[in-house]
Amino acid sequence: MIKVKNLHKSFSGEEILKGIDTEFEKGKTNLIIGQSGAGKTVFLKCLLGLITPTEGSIEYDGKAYATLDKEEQRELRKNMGMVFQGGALFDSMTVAENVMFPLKMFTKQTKSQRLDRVRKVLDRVDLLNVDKKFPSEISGGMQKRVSIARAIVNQPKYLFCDEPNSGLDPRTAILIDNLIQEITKEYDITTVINTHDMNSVLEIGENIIFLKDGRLEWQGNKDIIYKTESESLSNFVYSSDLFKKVREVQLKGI
Ligand SMILES: Nc1ncnc2c1ncn2[C@@H]1O[C@H](COP(=O)(O)OP(=O)(O)OP(=O)(O)O)[C@@H](O)[C@H]1O
Repeated sequence: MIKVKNLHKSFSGEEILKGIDTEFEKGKTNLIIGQSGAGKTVFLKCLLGLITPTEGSIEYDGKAYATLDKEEQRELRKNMGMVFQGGALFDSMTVAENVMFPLKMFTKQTKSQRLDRVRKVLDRVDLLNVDKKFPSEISGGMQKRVSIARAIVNQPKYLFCDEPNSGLDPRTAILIDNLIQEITKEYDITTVINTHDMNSVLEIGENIIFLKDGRLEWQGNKDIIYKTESESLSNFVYSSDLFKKVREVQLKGI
């Protein structure tokens, strides 16, 4: 569980995050949505400890980041997995070497222990057969699965994903969303996903927070997002044709 209390962030006097209070539960896929420039990436970076908030606190299972010493912060980072927008795989490393990277960085495991763990996670994302290939030799969807395998190889408590299905066709995007949700449940991870994708909202939006101009404008889930009374959220959501169609069907009671 991650608790965010009164989070503010300013850059050169300009306030980007303006007092966010929210909670992200364990075992749930938590989505951050909002228009371009709303502050989603800045928020995600605060959650990752990459940006220091100007005010407020972030607690990870009861421990506020700002109260941790360097060693404890390092320990917390070990418990964070990250799926980057473009995948951010190392081109010169094979799939298996990419996935092994965090184990080399953060653990003292022997080579055979590392190989064993890498095989387990590659098997989990159904990629054992491409372990010796390089990223350029596999599809975009497979690259995303490698990125997910790398993010979970160290058994993190927290998983952060920045636009995990950008650049993928809709069907592959849904497979990636479902994979992230399954892994979140299987390993009881607190997962936070930054997304623009309305398909993702419908598919895995168990907890959704909508940011507007650095403020939390609305919080809910995929089942109640249609009924929002927030005009900005309606405008955001119903700019998607998919949502318009789903609402029509709902209104007709089909
Ligand atoms: N390091 C920084 N220094 C100064 N301003 C920044 C910095 N990082 C972000 N900003 C500003 O914060 C605002 C919010 O940016 P952010 O990247 O969080 O938006 P976003 O909601 O993720 O948008 P998008 O969906 O387009 O990625 C923008 O106006 C951006 O210019």
